Amino acid sequence: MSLMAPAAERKLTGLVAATFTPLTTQGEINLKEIGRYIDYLTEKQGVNNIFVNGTTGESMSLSVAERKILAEEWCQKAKGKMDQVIVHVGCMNLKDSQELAGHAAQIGADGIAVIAPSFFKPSTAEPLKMFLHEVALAAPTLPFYYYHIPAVTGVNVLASDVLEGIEELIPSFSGVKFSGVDLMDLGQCVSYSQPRWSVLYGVDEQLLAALALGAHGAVGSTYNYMGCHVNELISAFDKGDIVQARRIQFKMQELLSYAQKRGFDVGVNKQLMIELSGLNLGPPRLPVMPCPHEQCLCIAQKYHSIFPEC
Ligand SMILES: CC(=O)N[C@H](C=O)[C@@H](O)[C@H](O)[C@H](O)CO
Ligand SMILES: CC(=O)C(=O)O
Repeated sequence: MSLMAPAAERKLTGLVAATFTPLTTQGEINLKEIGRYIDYLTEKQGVNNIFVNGTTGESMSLSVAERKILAEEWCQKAKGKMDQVIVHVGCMNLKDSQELAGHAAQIGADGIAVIAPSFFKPSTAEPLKMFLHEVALAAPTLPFYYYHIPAVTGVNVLASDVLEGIEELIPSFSGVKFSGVDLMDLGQCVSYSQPRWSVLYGVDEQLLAALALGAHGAVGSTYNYMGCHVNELISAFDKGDIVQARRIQFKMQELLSYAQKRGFDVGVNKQLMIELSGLNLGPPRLPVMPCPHEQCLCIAQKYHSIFPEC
């Protein structure tokens, strides 16, 4: 990584896996598994970027101290293996978010992302931008991504409203992780996007639609175990083979709709990853419940019936 240009000059593109947080069976963070996890992503899935301590990583259920230790381990173990490590530093309050942003800068993260606080919800773009700005000030040179996920935060502010004029407020602004289903808003983000920004799509089920609108990459939980197939979707799209791209997207949809009908949350998703990767990731943390083994086995079987080996 030392030979590479600084992250601020390297536009983030392609697939980014939103990592699960490895826990021990007792529910403590398990740093030992992080190195193997990174090797699995690069060697088995062809995924070379990670987004750590996000939704999939259950960051809101981790303490600030735990998030720091995890971020540091991810950055250290990713050195020379991953292209970029984006650390999600958003919290319900400004102080913790700033502390994590400053820490991410110290440990050599390639970028930070910040979700909208969602206990006291900003009701318009203005206070949300002010919050993001204050967090960015704690790590002013680190590429900064806004994390838009309205279905989870309940903050229903258009991402394109957040982006408007933000380059003046946050000079390190580098893009948006757009985990929403409003494709008009997504299109407006892409068309407003500055050349070095990345618009990264986060609803894996409909990535192809986002690529058609010009998304530069994707961040998602399913790229942990479907990365190799989704890389094929992206290269088919890039070659203009829309029929093949669609075929792969439909397979992803078949798997995810099967999973969603049986109840698909972070706990099930984590257990599915364990089943498919053989990694030791442990249980989720309360209030997320562990997934019953049989439930996950039938989703894993469905995966194998839909997708060939990578
Ligand atoms: C709510 C949530 O976790 N969204 C993830 C990213 O933002 C996605 O990667 C989903 O897990 C994925 O699209 C499956 O539904
Ligand atoms: C999926 C995603 O991007 C996250 O876990 O935050």
